[in-house]
Amino acid sequence: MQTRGTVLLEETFYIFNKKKTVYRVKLTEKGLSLQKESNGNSKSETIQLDDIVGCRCMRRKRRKSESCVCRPMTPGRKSGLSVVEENSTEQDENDSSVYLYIYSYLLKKGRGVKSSTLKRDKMTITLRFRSFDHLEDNMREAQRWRVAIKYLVRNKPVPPAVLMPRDHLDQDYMAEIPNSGEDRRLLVFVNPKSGSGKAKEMFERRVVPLLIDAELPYDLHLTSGPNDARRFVRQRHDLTSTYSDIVIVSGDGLMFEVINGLLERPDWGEACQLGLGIIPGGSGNGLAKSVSFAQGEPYSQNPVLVSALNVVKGHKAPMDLIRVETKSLVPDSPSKILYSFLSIGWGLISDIDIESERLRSIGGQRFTIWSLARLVGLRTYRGRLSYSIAPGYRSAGNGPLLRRSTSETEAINNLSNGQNNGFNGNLRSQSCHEDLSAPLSLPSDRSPAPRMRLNSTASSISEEFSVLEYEIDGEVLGETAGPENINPNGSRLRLDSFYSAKSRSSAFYSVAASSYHSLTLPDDDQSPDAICMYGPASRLPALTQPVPSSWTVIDGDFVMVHANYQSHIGSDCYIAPDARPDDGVIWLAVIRAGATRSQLLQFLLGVSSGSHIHMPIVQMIPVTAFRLEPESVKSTGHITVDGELVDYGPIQAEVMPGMARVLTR
Ligand SMILES: Nc1ncnc2c1ncn2[C@@H]1O[C@H](COP(=O)(O)OP(=O)(O)OP(=O)(O)O)[C@@H](O)[C@H]1O
Repeated sequence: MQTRGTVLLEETFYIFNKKKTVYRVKLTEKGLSLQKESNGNSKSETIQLDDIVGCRCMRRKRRKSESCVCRPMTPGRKSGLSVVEENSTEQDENDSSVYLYIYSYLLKKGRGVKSSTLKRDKMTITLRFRSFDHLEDNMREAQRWRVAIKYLVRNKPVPPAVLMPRDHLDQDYMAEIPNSGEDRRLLVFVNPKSGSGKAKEMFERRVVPLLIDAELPYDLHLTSGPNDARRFVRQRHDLTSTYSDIVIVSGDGLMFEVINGLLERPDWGEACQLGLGIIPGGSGNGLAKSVSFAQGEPYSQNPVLVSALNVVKGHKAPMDLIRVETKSLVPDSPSKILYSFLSIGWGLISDIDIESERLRSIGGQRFTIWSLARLVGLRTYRGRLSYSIAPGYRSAGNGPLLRRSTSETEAINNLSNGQNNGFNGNLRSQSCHEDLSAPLSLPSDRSPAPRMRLNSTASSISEEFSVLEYEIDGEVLGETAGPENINPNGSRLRLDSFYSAKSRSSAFYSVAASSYHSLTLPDDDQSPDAICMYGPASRLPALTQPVPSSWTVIDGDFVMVHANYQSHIGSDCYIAPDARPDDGVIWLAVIRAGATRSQLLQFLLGVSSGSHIHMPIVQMIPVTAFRLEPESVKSTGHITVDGELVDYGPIQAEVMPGMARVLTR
């Protein structure tokens, strides 16, 4: 059995013009260990498997006839290595080397004034296999590493045949290497109209190269209009057999469509096992931010890259869905069922969201302008809020201030760290020890600590590697192996090269078996009436029935009730700091009538940092189910589910813990 840290493959590499420097490269179940030994000094770093997205075997590209192979390097010229895929017709037949490109994204500190910020940077490690005279032998060695890395990256044990010592291999070795088991295929929805309308270009330029590095096949569907994606996932019969994951390149609105489309399938249970990936392309990107935030990933530095890495790494983490029942205030209207992953709003925030639509053309500033407008014309709404407090929380008597007992705290800790731990447990466990009857306090740094190891050593070594990148080119152009590299029997000693290439040198290749066009579906043969919402049975009484007697009921006037199950409802709207995607809790943010305009302005300003939860006017109530019953049918207010407008009327919701799967690192 392979234990963690066991060395699976090991090679020694040299840099041609640094004869006293030796690079020992080991592949272990932790990652790629790089050790540099020079003049008795040794320096090492490990590229974690978590940070590796894929690897490919490449050949040197044939040079154009006019280029002189002996030309000296121009000082300062960054002449990168030109490589092509192993089966390309453009490969240089005179070079029997095989280049193994290992693509990783390392967490690094920024430089200068940005030294306190973390970001992910691409690093390509290149191992050049050229010990043997014959291409086939070099290819075999490089493939052995490639296959082993691909198994490890997918968290699968490396088959023993791949690790057999070279001497024990026969000619059929290559045939014995099994496929690295790429069992994923993505269905990608791109909304060309979302956000600023650049989602398609963004996908092509910034996401496709990552899918190529990871050799992840995908089918792309450009949405043609509202409900196109919803219809697609509802109707496509082979959805679950064809695809492992669905990726949304848009805002939260398209994710809402896809989730509800999945729940409109008779095989909804299976469909909910598909991984859901989100790459922020819209104006509301609450889920993308929340997922990365829950893992401590540096989202703000590069939202698209961090989110695309979640898709590529493809860990399916449980995510709560909320079953929502709505009913119009029009007498005898039927109730509707829908599923929500982000929030339900009544009052201030929903009004700003919906009414500012008319200012969409001015971008994100529409929210600021409409916030001011809504404060000037402040509205309150009369109605009833009823809720069932989440296990581990209880009422402290007067009003909805809550305090946990020790045993309840333990129960919540178990929930956070035990069965429901798709996300990093360090994020919220501290909140379980808070006394909610006291003013809620934010820790000094609310951001969760990064789970990943910082590659501080890597930054210094990588500087050196990027220099070597150029020297290697000079070496290959002008030199053959020197006398010290020839065995007495005439064959070449192992003389492989090892360097780092920066992201700019990566080429754009297509992923085999991907399709890049809008997929077609037969015409919609279902009338709206025939569409049925499936999903788990509700545990709540019908909306027309009274709530259970154990629930807390508040009658009164409200500025807003906003129910949140993700930490963020927009990338800069940190509304529920204690929420995690899979904690089984709905956080009600409640503001009662009586709050002044100045307090509400403070609230709106504080939401971006999460400091609003300190304010006495704001109550944060953890529940598993709730019901809202607005009093007046003639209201000017709005009720939204995941930012989408729904009928103004009674609405109730209950959490379905871990019902969906969201893609994370
Ligand atoms: N091709 C299209 N043209 C117009 N609308 C579309 C198209 N494809 C999808 N939509 C609709 O656009 C809506 C908004 O998309 P989404 O929320 O993903 O992006 P957004 O820019 O963040 O929008 P919002 O500001 O509403 O959050 C979706 O609900 C979907 O129904």
